[in-house]
Amino acid sequence: MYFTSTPFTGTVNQTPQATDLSRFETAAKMLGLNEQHITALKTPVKVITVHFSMLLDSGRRQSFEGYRVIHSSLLGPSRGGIRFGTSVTIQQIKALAETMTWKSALMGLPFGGAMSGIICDPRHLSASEMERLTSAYTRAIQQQLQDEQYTNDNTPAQLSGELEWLLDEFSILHGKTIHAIVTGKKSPLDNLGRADATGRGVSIITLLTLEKLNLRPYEATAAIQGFGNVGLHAASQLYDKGVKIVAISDITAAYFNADGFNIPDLIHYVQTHNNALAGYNKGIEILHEELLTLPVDILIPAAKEEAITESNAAAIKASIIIEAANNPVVPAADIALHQQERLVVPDILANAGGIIISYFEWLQHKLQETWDIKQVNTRLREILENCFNQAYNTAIAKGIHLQTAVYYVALERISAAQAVAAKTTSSLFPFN
Ligand SMILES: NC(=O)c1ccc[n+]([C@@H]2O[C@H](COP(=O)([O-])OP(=O)(O)OC[C@H]3O[C@@H](n4cnc5c(N)ncnc54)[C@H](O)[C@@H]3O)[C@@H](O)[C@H]2O)c1
Repeated sequence: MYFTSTPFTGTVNQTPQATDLSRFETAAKMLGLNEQHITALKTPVKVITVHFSMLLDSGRRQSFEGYRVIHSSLLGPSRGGIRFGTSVTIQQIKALAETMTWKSALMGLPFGGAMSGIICDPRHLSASEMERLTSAYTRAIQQQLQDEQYTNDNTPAQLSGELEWLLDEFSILHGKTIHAIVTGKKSPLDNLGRADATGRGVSIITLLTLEKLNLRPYEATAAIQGFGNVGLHAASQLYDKGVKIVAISDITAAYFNADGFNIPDLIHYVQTHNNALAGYNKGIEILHEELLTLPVDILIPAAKEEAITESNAAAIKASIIIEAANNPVVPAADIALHQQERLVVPDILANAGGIIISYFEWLQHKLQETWDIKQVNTRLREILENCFNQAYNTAIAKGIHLQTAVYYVALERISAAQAVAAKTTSSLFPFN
């Protein structure tokens, strides 16, 4: 319906890393990049593993393992957040670092991609233990931090202090405060617009998609999986524009209301009920899986990776799927979705609002300027609209899916930067 089909040439594999690489490889091959070049683009420039210890509140010393993966610095200083968790793996951090590279390149930001991870269980660490953990991690990798920037993307909201601790430790080690090393700080002035940025971006991209398909917001219905930071703000923005949100879920429950939910009322409910939807009585309770297959115009998976797989893709009826979460549609689902002419708007486009705001924070420090919220949101919209149009027009012009087109646009930027770099350091880029 929207784009002609392109043969899928990537490797089908359901790890987050492969999710990006398979679509990436399709675009890279279209751009005529050879295997050697593709391998070089996939390979992180630096992978740091550190082992360090810190004192627990109990007085016992515990050892931890942490990572910093710098995937690319071609477009500028590498940047990316810190993931804390028991399930953190080096493969996952490499995949996230790489996603940051393509996301920044797609958005035209002067940054490369990076990501950190620390294997720990944040639910069982006190605030002061988290502080000591972050400081110990920072000391362990400080030699490699010089040219890098951290953001809080992908960091759970309750841990938002860890970037201040990282900044403190980094500043102590270097004898001066270096604000621009960290974005996503807690201060509202530093961080203006960050709280709802990703959800706002999802809403902007959704409305642009509706416009392309000649659907008016007040004629459209939506189902949203996930009512956390991204889902809640996306729901709120779309509701304000007239989109009828007929289904919503979180980990505790899923609800349907054919007349559309009153989103401010729903937000008030979760805010007064332990941030949980369970028990909301202005809708019919449905199964979680049912939400994904409702006959709506827009489906917004905003909860977790791999929500849409080979097993449920054929049952999806929404004509537009907005990837608000990271990797919610696995590559194995692509064929079924494309056969049914579903338009999938990829994550690196749909959920980039947060990194754009982090870039604004970095830029304001560099320029010594202070923007108000109106300027922040206007510039956010401009960047997203520009990127959306570029990716959409590329998809039309090349006859490819939007999921491939975003990598095509990102790779064109990376290749242009490589060509410039190659002029001065030709021996480093022996690909052509
Ligand atoms: N927050 C950001 O700025 C940002 C930026 C880019 C990408 N993302 C990605 O977006 C996704 C959501 O992020 P968030 O910040 O909103 O997280 P969050 O923890 O604030 O919210 C997650 C929501 O999903 C719900 N959920 C979890 N599992 C579910 C399930 N099986 N079924 C239904 N609901 C479920 C939770 O109850 C919660 O409402 C994640 O994949 C995250 O990596 C977030």
